[in-house]
Amino acid sequence: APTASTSSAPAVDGGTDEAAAAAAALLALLQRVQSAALRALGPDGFDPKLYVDLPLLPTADARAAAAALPAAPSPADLDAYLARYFGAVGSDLVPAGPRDFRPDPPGFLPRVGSREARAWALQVHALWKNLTRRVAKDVEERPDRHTLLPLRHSAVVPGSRFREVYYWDSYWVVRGLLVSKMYETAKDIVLNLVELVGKYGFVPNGARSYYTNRSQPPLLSSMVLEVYMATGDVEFVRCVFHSLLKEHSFWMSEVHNVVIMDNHGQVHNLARYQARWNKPRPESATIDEELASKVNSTAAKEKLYQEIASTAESGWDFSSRWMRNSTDMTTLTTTCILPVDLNTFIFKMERDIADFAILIGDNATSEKFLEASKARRIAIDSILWNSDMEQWLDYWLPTDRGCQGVYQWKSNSQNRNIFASNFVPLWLNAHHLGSVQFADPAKSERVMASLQASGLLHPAGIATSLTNTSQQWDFPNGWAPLQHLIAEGLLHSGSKEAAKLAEDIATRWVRTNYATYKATGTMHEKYDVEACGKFGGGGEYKPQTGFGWSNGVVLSFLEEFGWAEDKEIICS
Ligand SMILES: OC[C@H]1O[C@H](O[C@H]2O[C@H](CO)[C@@H](O)[C@H](O)[C@H]2O)[C@H](O)[C@@H](O)[C@@H]1O
Repeated sequence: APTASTSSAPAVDGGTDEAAAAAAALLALLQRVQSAALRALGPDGFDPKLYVDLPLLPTADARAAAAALPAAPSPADLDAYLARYFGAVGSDLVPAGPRDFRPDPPGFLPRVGSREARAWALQVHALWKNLTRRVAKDVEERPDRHTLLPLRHSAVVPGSRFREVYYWDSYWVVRGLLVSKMYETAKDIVLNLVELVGKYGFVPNGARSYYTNRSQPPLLSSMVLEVYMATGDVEFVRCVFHSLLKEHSFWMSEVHNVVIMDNHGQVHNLARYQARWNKPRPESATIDEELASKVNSTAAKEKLYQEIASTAESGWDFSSRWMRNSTDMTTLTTTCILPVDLNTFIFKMERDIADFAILIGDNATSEKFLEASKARRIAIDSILWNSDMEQWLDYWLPTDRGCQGVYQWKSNSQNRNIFASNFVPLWLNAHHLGSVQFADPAKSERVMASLQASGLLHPAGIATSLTNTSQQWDFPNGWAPLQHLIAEGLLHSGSKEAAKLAEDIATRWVRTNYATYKATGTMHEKYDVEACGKFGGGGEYKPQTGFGWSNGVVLSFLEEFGWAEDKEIICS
């Protein structure tokens, strides 16, 4: 079975051994600082991530900093210690006005007639200036001083505590940038991720050394496709193509691939999330250690740590979706779940690669990936589709054999709980260069009816689940990416009724983003879908603002659906 890393170094082969050892030494020091800070400041409002993001000052020496760390500092001691050895958090990712930003770009949102909607859209568009960064030179020159990973191109960060690039967030950032006509910045984002694939063999969760033990929902090929569709730049596709193949191999490796036989004896391959890590997440180590204190043996702790990191790989950290008991985080079982959305994204990757291969004249590769996508489509239909519920359901593998060998499909192993992810395959109806539709209009309408009856639709958008666990990827939170994936799927299903529902979802989402923006002056990471104008909560950190993917989805919705002159944008 694939084993999780037991060393304290990032669990990957990026860079030299020396660089990896230096990164690990810095991380070990920063985690000690994090624990000392918790002792000094107490748990109220404490954000452990801040301490692992601190850059070591050019004048400071890591060994001296380690030796000088007080065991039980007062808040004032802590401040003095940090000022002596560390730079300001975020100072190694320098704000850098994007070179292709225009305050009111020609051709911006031609279908938005409402003056109020347009004025706000221009403000959201202007937020790219706040979120665009350049990685400081010192990060490349002295990786022993930074947990930040070097990136050569412009970067767009989500915002607030998320002061580095994130993998799946970048897809919606790219979508927004393309609406903003910022094609060069959109390409830069993709090129950064492609370079990370070159270095690590996959796109890490985020561009920090402590995120290199796992990936995130794989949407790189989708970003490439969007950039290609907006620019027609075949050279760009040619230049990144090899990285897409490399990323595909990562998701097909034994770490992620699971073999399962259906009731007709047909064998399928589907993917799961699994991080190569069995220790606390450095960015949340104090939280993970506290949770793990509830389990006894070292082996049980290591298993729990791996499940936590694997859940972070899913992007849905955390949610009842991954727990055997929705009130107990120690029951996370992510590595033994075949998720609907992950397999949707890999199917999409396979289709995209097949289409790109044709574009660059590599017919053999195209054929191979077309076959792979056909096989995954059959697997999704055989293992994940539930015709009684008219939804795709996550499949839970038995947990007693380390997810090895060939599994036998059982109908009661599909998770019948309702999650927004159960509807994500609809998204496959949209955005192919080729013409194949994933669900025909009749099936899309049945799935739509199932969505309407699911209890997920609320005044301010689609809820993540039906269960309020106080985890952030559960009720009553709604997340921009989920609204977008489902609305786009409905819009492109070939059914007029589904397209109407898509517009309705987009309208609710735009209105709640607008009302909350008016009330707070900022865009939020997540929203509470129970009422228009409320931002979301729950989870292990304070609600964040900025915010990359929310901005991208609002701009994308306004482009796709327009906003008529007389359409009210204030919540009714
Ligand atoms: O610090 C805790 C966790 O934070 C991240 O997850 C959340 O924010 C990301 C950035 O917007 C987003 O991609 C993810 O879906 C959110 O749940 C981070 O990705 C986690 O790895 C990290 O442990």
